[in-house]
Amino acid sequence: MKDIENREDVVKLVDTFYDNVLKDEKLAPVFGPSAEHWEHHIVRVYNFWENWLFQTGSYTGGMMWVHMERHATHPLTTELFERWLAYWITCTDTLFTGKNADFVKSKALEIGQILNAKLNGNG
Ligand code: HEM
Repeated sequence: MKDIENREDVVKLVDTFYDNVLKDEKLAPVFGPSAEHWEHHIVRVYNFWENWLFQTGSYTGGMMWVHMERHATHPLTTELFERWLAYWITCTDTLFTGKNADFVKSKALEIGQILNAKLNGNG
């Protein structure tokens, strides 16, 4: 198994991750309102991870606000964060191994903890 080496690998990871998330009965409804602009959403997520891994400058921020806004109509509970992270870690481990794979897992955990603390006040 190889590491995450380029944007193509990021796309593969993010697509596989959402294949799982959108089949999850608790997570899928949170993404329901995103369906009509899915392409826009997913490209931003590719950019987000590509930027963290390869410093491409392709993501310019605003993710906190996006989650706060959705939280107002579809609460992003601690339980949902745990499920989200479990899929992210499982998908990464299924597809890749190495320094970058480790990085995206630990970065997701770190950001997830910050978001969860901000939204649910228990961090
Ligand atoms: C409970 C866990 C989470 C849920 C349910 C969730 C859900 C969502 C939703 C509904 C959106 C908006 C999609 C749209 O544009 O319509 C979004 C955007 C996004 N999420 Fe999450 N999220 C979670 C955790 C995380 C974590 C831990 C990360 C990163 C480590 C993350 C990264 C992103 C990014 C990069 C975007 C795009 C933001 C933008 O458009 O600028 N999410 N998420």
